[in-house]
Amino acid sequence: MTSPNESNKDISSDNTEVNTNAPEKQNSLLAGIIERATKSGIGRKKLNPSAVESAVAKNMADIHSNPTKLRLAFLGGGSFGTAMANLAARNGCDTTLWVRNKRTVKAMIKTQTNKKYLPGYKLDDSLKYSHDLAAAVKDKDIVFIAVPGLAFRETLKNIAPFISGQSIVSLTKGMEKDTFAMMSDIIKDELPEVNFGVMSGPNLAIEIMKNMPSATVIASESEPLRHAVQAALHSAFFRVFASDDVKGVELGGALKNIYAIAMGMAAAYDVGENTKAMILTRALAEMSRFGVESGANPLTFLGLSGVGDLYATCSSELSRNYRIGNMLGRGMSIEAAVKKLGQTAEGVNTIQQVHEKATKQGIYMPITHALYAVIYEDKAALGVALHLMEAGFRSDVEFVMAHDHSNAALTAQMKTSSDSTDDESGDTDSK
Ligand SMILES: NC(=O)C1=CN([C@@H]2O[C@H](COP(=O)(O)OP(=O)(O)OC[C@H]3O[C@@H](n4cnc5c(N)ncnc54)[C@H](OP(=O)(O)O)[C@@H]3O)[C@@H](O)[C@H]2O)C=CC1
Ligand SMILES: O=C(CO)COP(=O)(O)O
Repeated sequence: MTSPNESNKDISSDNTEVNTNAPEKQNSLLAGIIERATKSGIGRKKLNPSAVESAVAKNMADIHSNPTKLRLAFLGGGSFGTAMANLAARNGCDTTLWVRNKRTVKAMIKTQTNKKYLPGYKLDDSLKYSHDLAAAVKDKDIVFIAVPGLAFRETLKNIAPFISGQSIVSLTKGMEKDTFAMMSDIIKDELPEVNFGVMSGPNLAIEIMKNMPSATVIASESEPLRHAVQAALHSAFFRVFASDDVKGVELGGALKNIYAIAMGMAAAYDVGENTKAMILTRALAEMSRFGVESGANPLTFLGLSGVGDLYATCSSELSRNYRIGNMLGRGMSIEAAVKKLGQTAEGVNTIQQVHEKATKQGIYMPITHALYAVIYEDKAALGVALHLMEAGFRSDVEFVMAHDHSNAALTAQMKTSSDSTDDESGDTDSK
């Protein structure tokens, strides 16, 4: 029997990954799927759902019975990259997890755990580890990227010389600093020729490690890539749904982090269930409004990557963004909270990016602006919350009934009458 450590032979003594794939296997499974999809016509725009389903079922059956496995690399040795690589390895894919720190790689090979980010969870025997980026990425079908948003462009630049036919899938839920770029924008900038997708959904890494049933969304314009990702990661514990709204899916994952911080902060103030429901639903209104301005389909925000992830992150202490908000609500500074967390909380940067972009473009994002005022302008949380509650009349779902002039007129009328009531009562505080 192979011992756990013997199965990680891709790291030689000089820490170079050994490619165990025979040259005759270079004709990748993904290429096979693309060819089959093209031949059977499932790449056409108008799809026949049952034909697609049976083609996918055949692809999936082939993947499970065919010894030629999908060859995958996961870049980023944090909690999510590790959890996803583990799922793929467990599904029988030839999977390498790339981690930037050489000593961490050695420790992972030895212990088959990710001691820093997922302590106590044993990883699959077949999972390989590497800190050699070129070797990890070369000859793979799909390269999944799970580094923090602030390191995404640098990571793409580093792998660019080794990318030939591989597809790229972003697992990152961030936004680039100062450029407002999403990960798909960065992929298009840095690797304009590649086939790419983004994956996002309510996927708290620890719950996935515990085999708690979960689901996610792979969004790509490439149908074969969507199928390949579904086949690679799908299991009895993890369902992978598909979408072709790349912008909508990745915005769902990035924007919900803002509201997870708001909800963590609200929890510190012991708010009631009505209040939580109000924040969550108005957050969804902001997300879909911002999404539409960015070219996304608002209906995508009703899916797993929108309302699904918003719910999971806004209601769980497993969410790092929620925990940041909770620490802020208990009086800690943002710097101290980030330091104490010691892990990625994308929302901290996303609030600043979205606040700035929404201000520039005139997109109505009151919760985001309020949170920005509390965190970065040192405004008192209760005063800001009260101001939010007094913010005039709006329609509930603006894609059903537009927020039109009558709302604005009514708001102005109410403001005038409340100002005159204040005058009559001799209230001079505001003068
Ligand atoms: N955790 C979760 O439940 C989920 C996370 N995500 C998203 O996945 C992305 C990664 O998050 P997650 O895995 O949780 O993060 P973690 O904080 O758990 O880990 C971050 C990882 O990225 C590495 N890293 C940091 N900077 C660089 C860099 N410049 N180059 C290469 N590697 C780097 C860190 O290495 P080191 O330890 O050496 O610093 C560490 O391995 C985020 O965008 C997050 O929103 C998505 C779904 C769920
Ligand atoms: O995105 C996540 C779950 O879907 C993880 O959320 P945090 O980054 O807040 O931990």
